[in-house]
Amino acid sequence: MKAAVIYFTGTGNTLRVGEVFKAYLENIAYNVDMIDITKHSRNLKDYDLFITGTPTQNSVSTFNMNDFIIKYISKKNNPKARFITYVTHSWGTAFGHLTLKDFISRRGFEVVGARAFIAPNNFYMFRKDEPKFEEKKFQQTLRNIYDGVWNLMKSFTDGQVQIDQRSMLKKNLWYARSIFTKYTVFSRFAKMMIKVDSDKCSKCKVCVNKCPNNNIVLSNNRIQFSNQCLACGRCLHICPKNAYLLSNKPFEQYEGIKKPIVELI
Ligand SMILES: Cc1cc2nc3c(=O)[nH]c(=O)nc-3n(C[C@H](O)[C@H](O)[C@H](O)COP(=O)(O)O)c2cc1C
Repeated sequence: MKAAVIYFTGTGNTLRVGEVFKAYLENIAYNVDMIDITKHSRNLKDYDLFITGTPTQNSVSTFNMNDFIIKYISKKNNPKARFITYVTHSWGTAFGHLTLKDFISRRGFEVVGARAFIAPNNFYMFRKDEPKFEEKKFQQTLRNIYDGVWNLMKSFTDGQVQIDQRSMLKKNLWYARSIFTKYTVFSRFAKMMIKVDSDKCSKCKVCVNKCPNNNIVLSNNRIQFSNQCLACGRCLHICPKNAYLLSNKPFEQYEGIKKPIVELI
């Protein structure tokens, strides 16, 4: 059997959760491809299962996943394929696994699982009420992710559908709101919210090279942003000099989940 874990990640959480899905599936003899949607540009064919994951932004999944599915995953090329959707998130409201499920169902595929996973927050410097995780909470969070994936996948192998139940009204409201913000705020997120302290910046271009949507350039000896931002936060946390400012303020960087979760718990 052939599966793909298809993910978008800004700071690694969604990839780390995807790796847990991969580990489970390999245990039951699936061949599993890990596909980063920002690096892949070919049609996918003959898959039995797709696991699709994104970070949560504005309570829903990131829209680049919808665009990827439209472009590269058709029912014709994958007649037997079923889907499981997931999101990682931080502070309670997450509907992206469900809005993604709705989107995929509308494309004629069966969705057999959908779940949101609380992960360490990569946006604590914006949400001051949700501070950076301490070590003990971090460990427990990783354990919950692992158990959550195992539980979901056990249902899948038992032939059961496990879809997280959440308020349909709130889901639809957040979805409508996020379509609006996608065009008005998120694509301009870097331009509106981020600056680079030019005294600290060493012009190393790590942010330029690692931006998943080629939204950053070094021009006139200054880091500059275009309007293709995915608001993923990677540039903020990856800068080796911590030269980025969010809302004009410096912050402590998120270090991410440094190893596969199966090695850390
Ligand atoms: C711009 C932005 C918006 C976010 N919005 C939400 C949100 O609405 N709800 C939430 O729980 N977490 C939110 N988060 C936190 C991320 O979803 C969370 O840290 C996620 O696990 C990051 O995944 P990644 O490491 O794969 O990029 C937001 C993060 C960013 C950068």
